Amino acid sequence: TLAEIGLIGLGTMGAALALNIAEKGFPIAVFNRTTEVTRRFHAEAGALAANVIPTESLADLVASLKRPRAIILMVPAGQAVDDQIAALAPLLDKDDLVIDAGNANFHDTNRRAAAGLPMRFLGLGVSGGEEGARHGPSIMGGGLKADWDRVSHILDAISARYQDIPCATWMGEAGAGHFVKAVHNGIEYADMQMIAEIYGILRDGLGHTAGDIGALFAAWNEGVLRSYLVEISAAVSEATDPATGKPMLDVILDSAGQKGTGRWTAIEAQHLATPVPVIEAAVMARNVSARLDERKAGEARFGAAPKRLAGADAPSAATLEQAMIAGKILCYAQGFAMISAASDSFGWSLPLPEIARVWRAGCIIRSDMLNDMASALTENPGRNLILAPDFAARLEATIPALRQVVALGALNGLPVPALASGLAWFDLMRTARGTANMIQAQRDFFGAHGFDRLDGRDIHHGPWGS
Ligand SMILES: O=C(O)[C@H](O)[C@@H](O)[C@H](O)[C@H](O)COP(=O)(O)O
Repeated sequence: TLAEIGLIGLGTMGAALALNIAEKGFPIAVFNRTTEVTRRFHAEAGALAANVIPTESLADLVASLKRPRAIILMVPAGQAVDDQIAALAPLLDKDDLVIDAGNANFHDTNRRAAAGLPMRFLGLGVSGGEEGARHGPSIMGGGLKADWDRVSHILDAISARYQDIPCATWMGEAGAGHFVKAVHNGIEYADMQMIAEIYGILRDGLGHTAGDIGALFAAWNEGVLRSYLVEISAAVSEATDPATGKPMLDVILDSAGQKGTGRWTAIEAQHLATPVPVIEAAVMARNVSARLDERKAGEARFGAAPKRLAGADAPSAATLEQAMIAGKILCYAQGFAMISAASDSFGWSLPLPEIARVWRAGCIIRSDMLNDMASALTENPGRNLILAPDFAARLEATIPALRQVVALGALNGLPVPALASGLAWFDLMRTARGTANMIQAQRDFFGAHGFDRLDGRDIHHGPWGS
């Protein structure tokens, strides 16, 4: 039998996705540069091996596929994708379809889509980590709709489901899918950072153990903040290190890695002039976390911050939860505003409510709140999420707690950059008469850049320099 689809790259995500596809009843042909990996994958596929065709060359892979062929690439983002496309080109026909399902920079996907490749091309954002890839990821597609439709029966079948609706959506042409995935990851960074900041207040400010903190996060996971990231933060906080018997969190080095998606999102937001300060703060915090020696030198020079919070200064668990809720709403509002701006800028019509829906299950940021966001975005098209009645009311109720937590952090040297930048953005967004008039005056003073006047008079420069 010929396979319905092919997959190249049996790394963590590729292997998991291939098993998911085989399990959903689609015969799949697989190839990996290291043949031994392909053999082991097939040998360990168990009952699913019947639906897996292991191949040991690209030519074999292509030959084992039904026409027109479809091949998923699960290789590292960047040059490896271009190399794989080039290697496949002589073996494929123009109606064959190559699908890049890695974490590509959407600019690369735009470039490939515009490159006049000798085959058809889709860019898929796939979220959910190994577990998601294996049992149901969230899938964000970019490319020609007709090409998406060719494989959507497979993507729907393998994707996560929310209320029995597949979390797999075509977002738009070219890099639209990878763009939405990058913003997903930016928000993922921000969610993780805000959880880490609350963890810092609980550990350093209030002296709680990892176990205590895990119990609190587990309780939060029963409420408004119910989400995959809160759930796993409880689990990692409650885990014990088999090697030392200590809480796992207490033996892990505090230096965060990153593979680029958060950075790309922060950079793109600058280009789009739609600020995502909570995401930027999360990227910044990862960058600073990696400067271990400098941080040690900083503590040696300036002394450790006082940190311990007591009495009226000690925020309650409820206050911390509300601060997290406010931070989350502000962060997502920034993310959706950025997506909306990109939609206009790149000529996509990115479906914001549908994006919230496709993130409800399978992906790393999946949460109950995304369901409410989908409704708010549907009922308030073109409006910033913070102004949607439901979320405006939630913010009204939770901003005081965020203000308190950010103030406590600032006064006691407990770093809360993501929560603080969210609050600062909110205060800018709720100020009709801001201070940019000073900026305009300064720019005009030193560079004659001009300004507009409140009264609309046709005078655009100040009485300086003349
Ligand atoms: O949505 C997902 O499934 C994850 O985000 C996935 O894409 C991956 O784990 C990223 O590598 C995380 O990004 P960093 O490695 O930059 O933290």
